[in-house]
Amino acid sequence: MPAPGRARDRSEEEGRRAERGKRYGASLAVDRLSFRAEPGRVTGFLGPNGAGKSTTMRAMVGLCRPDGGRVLLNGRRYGELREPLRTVGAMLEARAAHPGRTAYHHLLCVAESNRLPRRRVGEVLGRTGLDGVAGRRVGGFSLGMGQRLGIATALLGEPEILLLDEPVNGLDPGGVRWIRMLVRELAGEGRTVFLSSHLMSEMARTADRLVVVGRGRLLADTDMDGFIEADSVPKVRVRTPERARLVSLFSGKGIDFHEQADGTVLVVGVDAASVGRIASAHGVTVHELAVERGSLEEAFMRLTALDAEFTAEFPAEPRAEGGS
Ligand SMILES: Nc1ncnc2c1ncn2[C@@H]1O[C@H](COP(=O)(O)OP(=O)(O)OP(=O)(O)O)[C@@H](O)[C@H]1O
Repeated sequence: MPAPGRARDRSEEEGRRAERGKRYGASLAVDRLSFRAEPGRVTGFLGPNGAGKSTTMRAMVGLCRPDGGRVLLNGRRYGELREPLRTVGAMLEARAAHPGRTAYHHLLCVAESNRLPRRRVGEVLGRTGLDGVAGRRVGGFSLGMGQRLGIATALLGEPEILLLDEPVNGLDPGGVRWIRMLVRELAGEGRTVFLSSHLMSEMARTADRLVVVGRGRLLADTDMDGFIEADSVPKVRVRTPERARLVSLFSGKGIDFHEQADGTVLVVGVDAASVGRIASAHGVTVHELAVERGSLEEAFMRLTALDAEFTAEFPAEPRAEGGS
């Protein structure tokens, strides 16, 4: 048996990591990541910048080769799929079409090179609202039209699995809403939808489940509500015509509260029943008592605070130049 030593420990550790991951030089972009996305569900893929989301999604469709581990799509590796577009449709880069081609010709080329029926071109143009611009060159498309075309391409083979990397990036509110509704519809048809986004409020409205990564590692694989509520501190908003009396009661009891600009009081760390009891026991009139739900953004920030690749810093104050 070889003698134990730090060098050996390190190489063993690296060997174990490479079992499931992707390394770029010295940095591990994906580190022993393991999860499953289910049919009929929208699974959101979250992580700070540089967490390894795009690398993971590229590995799913064979665009990058993991150093170890594998991705199975309906039980098969991407390379084993005879007609991959019929199993998985991906939009990993919105502008993947030749700018000189029309939307129609782009879709037709993809359909023909993948032995998909021509009729699918018309169908996906219709489903993504691109009928009216099918004859226009892709190079002149707006961001939103480009995203729609990316999704249309992903839908060509009527795949059971859809991978969308930042599909709402840069879209106007109408475009964001359209993607949300489409994605929900696709999951409703029984497809597996896996999508990444940095827009937390949108993700909260769209996804059923979440896979959260930080520095390439799995941080959470859970349902949306469980993720938001885990470790969240209860908050209750109170509206009262006797604010001064109520806050002095809270102060006396050591309860944390914040007086809000809209005249309400936000009580932190105490549930609504307790706040109601305190008010009623002292005869304080309450006009509104509302539980403030935690947000996905707060839960995400709590979980990933230490995992962000880049942390925002204030720029240094410019120093006054002294004359000599
Ligand atoms: N082709 C590459 N060559 C070298 N390093 C890379 C390459 N692609 C990604 N990386 C590095 O791998 C890590 C993960 O990058 P990746 O793009 O997968 O993250 P991400 O979660 O998609 O980030 P973002 O939210 O900013 O898009 C980063 O540190 C990145 O710099």
